[in-house]
Amino acid sequence: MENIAVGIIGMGDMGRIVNACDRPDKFQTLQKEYENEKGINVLPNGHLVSRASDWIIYSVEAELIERVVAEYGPSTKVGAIVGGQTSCKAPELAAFDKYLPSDVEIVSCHSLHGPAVDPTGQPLVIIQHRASQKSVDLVVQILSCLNSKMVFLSGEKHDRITADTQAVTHAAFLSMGTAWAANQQFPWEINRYVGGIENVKINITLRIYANKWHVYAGLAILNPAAREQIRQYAQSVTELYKLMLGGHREEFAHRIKSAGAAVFSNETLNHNLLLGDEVLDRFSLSKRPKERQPNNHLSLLAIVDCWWKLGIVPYDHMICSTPLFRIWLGVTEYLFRNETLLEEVINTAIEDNTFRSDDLEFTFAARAWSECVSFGNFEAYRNRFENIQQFFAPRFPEAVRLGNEMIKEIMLKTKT
Ligand SMILES: NC(=O)C1=CN([C@@H]2O[C@H](COP(=O)(O)OP(=O)(O)OC[C@H]3O[C@@H](n4cnc5c(N)ncnc54)[C@H](OP(=O)(O)O)[C@@H]3O)[C@@H](O)[C@H]2O)C=CC1
Ligand SMILES: O=C(O)C(=O)Cc1ccc(O)cc1
Repeated sequence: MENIAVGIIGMGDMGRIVNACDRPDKFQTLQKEYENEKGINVLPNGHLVSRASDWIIYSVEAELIERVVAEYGPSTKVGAIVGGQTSCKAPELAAFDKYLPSDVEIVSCHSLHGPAVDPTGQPLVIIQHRASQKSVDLVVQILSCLNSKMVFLSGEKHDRITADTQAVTHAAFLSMGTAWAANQQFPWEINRYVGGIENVKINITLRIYANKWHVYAGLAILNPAAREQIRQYAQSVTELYKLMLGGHREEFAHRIKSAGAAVFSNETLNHNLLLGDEVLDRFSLSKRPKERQPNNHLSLLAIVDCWWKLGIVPYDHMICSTPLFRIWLGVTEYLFRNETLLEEVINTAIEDNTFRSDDLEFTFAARAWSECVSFGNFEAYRNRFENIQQFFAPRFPEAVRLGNEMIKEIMLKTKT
């Protein structure tokens, strides 16, 4: 173990340890930045990292993985182990298979949280793709310093689960942000967005838009299973919105309750994941008095409808869940397990016009994100994302601080 050198290609938010490089043009700046950091050896490029390291992790944009592995892969030290940190494994593993010499082993990984989250106890997926058990054990030993919960999966299983947990969750929050921006609203300045569940919507939406567009684009566009989930989410939103507009109370209530019964069956309910308004009221960007106004929570109803239509049991994915997914599931469960609240939501959906124009924009947005992902269009994704990012940017520092606090608190509350 003492003589093992770890290499990182891509010194972004997720990858800053040991022998490391970023793009060649950033070498001098990074070298200066790390000159006093013991144990971090900044090298000019990935060839030099590859030939000097025993385990090399590619931590670059998912969209670039094939190009970067094609360039540096052939320089990998004989007998080394290679892995990646990209969020979708199919393209990463295909690039490794294609470009790495046959004497190199492949053990990949994926930390299921962002760079600002404490890795302790968070899932960390380990993928034994082309490797001996001895090599897997070595990677496990190296990564054990993160104190994460290791989960051993195939690349395929990993992609299937993360489509359900990550991609569709992001689609919902991206759509909320798009709708608010389209209506030129900062939701925390509006009375109808007051209350704990609304705080979750606002804080997580801003947290996502404060991040880099390529993280979300990559994991949605490159994962074929994600496309289907996001398409169903957009369809569920559209169909529920039409039922609301038409005032079809019985059909609407029946559909919501059938979806709820399928997703929140009895076996799933004997655990402690409840996240209600009481827990979340404290995390508000708003200075307004806390007088909750009934919302129809179309975004939450649609996710349960989507899970139901696709036969997804979200609890089956907890082993591979991100903090955002657990929070999303937590508030959804809170709504569906509270009969009074669910009745209020159904009444509001049919009778109350207050949210109609927000919901119209939300429906357009869900469909537009779905199309953008289906077309596999990274540039369109980037433009959409960055436009909305600009709209919310002035509030990012405060929102990210509050979001971090909220996530920390919720992680404590939902520890199993
Ligand atoms: N951020 C997150 O929450 C998480 C991200 N991930 C995944 O981890 C990977 C890294 O993400 P993250 O660190 O956030 O992204 P960043 O954009 O912060 O980091 C990626 C870095 O790789 C650099 N890079 C690009 N091409 C090369 C190259 N040829 N040689 C060396 N370096 C290169 C990029 O430079 P440049 O900017 O100039 O292109 C950038 O600095 C992504 O695939 C992401 O999907 C996984 C879990 C969580
Ligand atoms: O928790 C989330 O869904 C995030 O947004 C952070 C994130 C982004 C990409 C990953 O591959 C893993 C975690």
